[in-house]
Amino acid sequence: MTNKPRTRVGLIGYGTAGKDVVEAILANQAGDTRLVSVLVRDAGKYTGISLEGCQITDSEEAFFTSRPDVVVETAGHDAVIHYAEKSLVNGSDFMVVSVGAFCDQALHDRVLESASRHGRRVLVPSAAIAGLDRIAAAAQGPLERVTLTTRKPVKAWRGTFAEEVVDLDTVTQPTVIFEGNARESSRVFPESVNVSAALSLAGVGFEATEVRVLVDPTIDKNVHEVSAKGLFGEVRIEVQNTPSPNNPKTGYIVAMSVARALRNLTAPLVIG
Ligand SMILES: NC(=O)C1=CN([C@@H]2O[C@H](COP(=O)(O)OP(=O)(O)OC[C@H]3O[C@@H](n4cnc5c(N)ncnc54)[C@H](O)[C@@H]3O)[C@@H](O)[C@H]2O)C=CC1
Ligand SMILES: O=C([O-])CC(=O)C(=O)O
Repeated sequence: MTNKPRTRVGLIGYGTAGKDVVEAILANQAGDTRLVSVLVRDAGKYTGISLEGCQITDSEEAFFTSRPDVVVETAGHDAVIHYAEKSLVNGSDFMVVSVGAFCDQALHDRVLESASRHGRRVLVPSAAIAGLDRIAAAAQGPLERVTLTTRKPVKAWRGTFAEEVVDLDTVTQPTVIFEGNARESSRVFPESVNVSAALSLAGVGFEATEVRVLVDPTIDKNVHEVSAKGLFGEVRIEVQNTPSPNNPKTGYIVAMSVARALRNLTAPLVIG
């Protein structure tokens, strides 16, 4: 043990992934971190909950006054739009899962400029996808092609753009609901295809990353297939994420990945 103070974590969004991140931090599974503040929309809903001295607040001012070293976002694209720059200006790193928000190039540029100016960092955990380390390393050289195919069961698509394309009550076959680039997939599916944005940032960017999205009534996992080809060789990765019972769009692995990324901030050994 060192005498270094624990890394102070502020969390935005106490939903499916957020609650699991809190649990991991409180169970000491996220390295040498201390949860100092959780920003929610309506703190009145959480009056009975005690998080070991950490405040649950709906006041932006109270949240930033808690001086987090790192702000973790598990809330959605709007929260990235509202809080990414504020976090960086306030002296925090910004760990983002709703990374699809960066399909807005102006936002992306402003946030990264802000990070540079304030000597902070934007951190993108792998979350629901895998192989970002490999794609990012491969992008050091020429990359010919990066593709993503995302399939999820019917229940993961309720309340999304998919409902405009396919009848979710009657679909029986795997059905393509989107084909295009990652800029568009991130915009069209803000709550369900953030992985395409993470892949873009690691590899060939939002325009060149090719994306297919399917409603697949034959599966019970959220499946992401990545393939890339370039000077480095080729890689093909398939992940099958167990959907969270609270939000079938989101896999358990998302919070696990955030916890690991937090642990990496203070660990003597960093893998990947
Ligand atoms: N990068 C990736 O691989 C993945 C990214 N995601 C992203 O993570 C987000 C969160 O996922 P879940 O936890 O499953 O969603 P969820 O809907 O279960 O939880 C989101 C929570 O954030 C809260 N929230 C929304 N805006 C807020 C704000 N401005 N301030 C404070 N709280 C706010 C909501 O009230 C809700 O409690 C998704 O919307 C998606 O954008 C999800 C899965 C994978
Ligand atoms: O959890 C997943 O499988 C992926 C997801 O929702 C996203 O990329 O936004």
